[in-house]
Amino acid sequence: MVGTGSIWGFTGSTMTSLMFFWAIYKQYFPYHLRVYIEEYVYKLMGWVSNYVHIKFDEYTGEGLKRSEAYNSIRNYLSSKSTACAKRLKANETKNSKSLVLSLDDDEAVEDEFEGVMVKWSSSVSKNANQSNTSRGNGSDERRYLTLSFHREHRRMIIETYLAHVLREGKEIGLRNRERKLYTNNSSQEWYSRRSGKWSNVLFHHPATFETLAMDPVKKEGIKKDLIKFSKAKDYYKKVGKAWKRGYLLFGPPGTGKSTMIAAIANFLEYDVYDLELTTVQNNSELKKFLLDTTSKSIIVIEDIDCSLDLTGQRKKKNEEDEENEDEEEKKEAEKKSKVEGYERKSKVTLSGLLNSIDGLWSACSDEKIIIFTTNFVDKLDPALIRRGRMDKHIEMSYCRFEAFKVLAKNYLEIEAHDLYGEIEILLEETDMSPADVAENLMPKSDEEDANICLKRLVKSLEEEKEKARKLAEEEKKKKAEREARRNKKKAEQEEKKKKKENGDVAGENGNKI
Ligand SMILES: Nc1ncnc2c1ncn2[C@@H]1O[C@H](COP(=O)(O)OP(=O)(O)OP(=O)(O)O)[C@@H](O)[C@H]1O
Ligand SMILES: [Mg+2]
Repeated sequence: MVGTGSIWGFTGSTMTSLMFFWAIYKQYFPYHLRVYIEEYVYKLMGWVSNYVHIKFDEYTGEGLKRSEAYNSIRNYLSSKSTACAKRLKANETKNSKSLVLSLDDDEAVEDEFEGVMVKWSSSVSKNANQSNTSRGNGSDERRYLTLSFHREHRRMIIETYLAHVLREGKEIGLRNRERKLYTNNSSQEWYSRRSGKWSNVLFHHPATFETLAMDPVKKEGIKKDLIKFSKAKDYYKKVGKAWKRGYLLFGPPGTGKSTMIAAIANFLEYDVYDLELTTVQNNSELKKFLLDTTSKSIIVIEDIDCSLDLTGQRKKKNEEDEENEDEEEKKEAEKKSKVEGYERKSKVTLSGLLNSIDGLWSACSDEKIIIFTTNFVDKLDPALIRRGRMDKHIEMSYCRFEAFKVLAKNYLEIEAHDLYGEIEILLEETDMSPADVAENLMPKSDEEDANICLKRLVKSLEEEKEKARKLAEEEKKKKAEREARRNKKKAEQEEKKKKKENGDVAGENGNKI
């Protein structure tokens, strides 16, 4: 391969001479004259040179809007500049997690793509007409990046390399950004232009898959699914599907559904849009909200069963459960009246929600995960949770031993203890949420060590077990009572029926006589 320094046709001594002449030229030629000279030299070089140059300005149009292409290229060159360039500039970019290092003015860096060498150089020029370019910060400087390459590679560079640079640069920018947690504003707020559709804060939730307590096999499965999804852009395109995936998280309170969402966001480095459905007025407003979300994001609708009346059809009644169901129906009615309270404001319907999730427009922006959470999966309409809409159903369950080990490691930094055997058995026999287990494991003072916390957990589990036993006994008793009442009622009804039949027969006989 040709040496990188030599391909531009400069030797060290030529460079030194050039720099000398450049300094003299700058000192003795007035600025307006230099502008003309440089213009003509530039044209002349274009005629004789074998190299093609493409210029990317920092600001586009009237010089007011920062060029996205410039930003992407700067991101792309950042790692190469850090490794090779002698003079770098640290840029504090808005919404960026860290400083972005880029080429300083009048610095250059080389890049290789498919065996072809190209050169990127960063330049700054003062503008003759200041009023045209002043960007409100009093600066009359124009920065630009120039890509230079041999003309024989023109086609490949323009068609392939540039697309590669812009794509990679955008990716780096997204990875480097500060992630946000968005929440939807009420329509009064955004119609009156007091705010946008979404308000945001920086997303700094510490949950990760490592700290999430659940069955390790299940956890691995979810991680693999997420990785596969995030890398499947071309696959989704090939099969003609919008690049999005739906997750349904269900399970009792405190089993880690919200924590799992945070862990997914941190794992994939996505933003989170927490959509409060009850404040969305109608279906078209819902679409507007969803259209205003960016790619690489998770749209979350928590407690979907409580947000709106999206419950499915009730199952056929089973006679045995009749009385149970009466109570259940009362609860249901209570819940419904609450929901209807919201519904007076919100007219979002099930079909509106379904259209929003997978209607035509849902393909408008890429790489999105939609997550619903619920405590009562059976109560959701099957249409809402069918595969294709909610592709993966994840049950978050009560804490078992594997999950406990993760919590013990997180909270007490231990991996084994004499009480583990006892705890394992108790956890199999008792339904305790990871939130409750975690609360027991958390030291409440400096004096509390792992031993004390584990003993507290054992005690708490034993109490829970006892409570559950008593509850089961009461349930059994109540069931027996119900059964007896039902049998009595049945017997009475049969007695009545018999009496009626007998009465009818006696009546008929009397009539005959
Ligand atoms: N699986 C888990 N792994 C680690 N921590 C957990 C887990 N489940 C619960 N926790 C702890 O309990 C707290 C409550 O959990 P979380 O809010 O995720 O529960 P949830 O399932 O969303 O409950 P709800 O149904 O009431 O919304 C969390 O802050 C976390 O500290
Ligand atoms: Mg929750």
